[in-house]
Amino acid sequence: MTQKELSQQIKLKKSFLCVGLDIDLEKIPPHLLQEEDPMFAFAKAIIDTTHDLCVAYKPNTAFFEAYGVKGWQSLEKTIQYLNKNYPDHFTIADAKRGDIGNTSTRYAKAFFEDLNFDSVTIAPYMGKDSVEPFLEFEDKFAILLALTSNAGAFDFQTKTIDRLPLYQQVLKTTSQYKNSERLMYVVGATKAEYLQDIRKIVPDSFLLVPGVGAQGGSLEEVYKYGANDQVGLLVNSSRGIIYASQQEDFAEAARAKAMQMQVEMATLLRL
Ligand SMILES: O=C(O)c1cc(=O)[nH]c(=O)n1[C@@H]1O[C@H](COP(=O)(O)O)[C@@H](O)[C@H]1O
Repeated sequence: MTQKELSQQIKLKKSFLCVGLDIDLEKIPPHLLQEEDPMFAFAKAIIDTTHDLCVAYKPNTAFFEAYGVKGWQSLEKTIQYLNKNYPDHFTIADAKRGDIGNTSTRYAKAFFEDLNFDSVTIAPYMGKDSVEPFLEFEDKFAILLALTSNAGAFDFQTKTIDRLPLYQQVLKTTSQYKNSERLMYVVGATKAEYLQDIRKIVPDSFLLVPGVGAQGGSLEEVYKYGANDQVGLLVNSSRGIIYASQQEDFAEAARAKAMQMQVEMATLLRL
């Protein structure tokens, strides 16, 4: 998928919502545990009831990897289901990878070629040769952690280096990488006030913004400080949507939560 196609979907659906698939077997409705593949059954039900309200899905691979081969198979079934039935949705493998060059190439192949995700989240800590292998794939994107939503973000990311906070150095330096037009950035919704400065450095890049819902970030503030003229935002909510109910009505309850966010987004997009 291209960035232009993603922007078109945002305009068409009046939504920049990304539904996070952080599927915890201890939180899904108990009746699904009798299914042959409970994780996939849950993912499928959530996808089928929310697809018209969102433009992206973000399976967090940790929740699948925790179950070994079986979990990886559930992840594979989920991405295959999305690519077959909802090819206009942008897919994000939230795997937070990044390593020396030849290893990064293998990670990129795993997510872009084998699983056929549109994008993968990566950490910038190991620098240029760990990031650039992800940028060699046409119409695929690496989503780089810039300023994360968690409290630990203040340990390193906001510390000043060469007169700039580290997260700003990350944005500036990585924008010079080869094929940097295939980079997007993660900025936590809990740090919306930083978005103004971030937009000065990366005015055109898509930003993946997790942290609304369960982590308490404000959608309105994210839009106010983070939107560009193409919107340029994907706002993720995982637990706030997918665990709206743990009863048999879980999929309808997730739809209601997703719709609440989509309606708020449509209002913001009209301003
Ligand atoms: O890369 C991410 O997606 C991410 C970055 C970040 O700074 N904060 C953050 O919460 N995330 C992910 O976004 C999701 C947030 O989930 P909820 O808090 O349940 O909406 C989880 O999958 C996190 O791993």
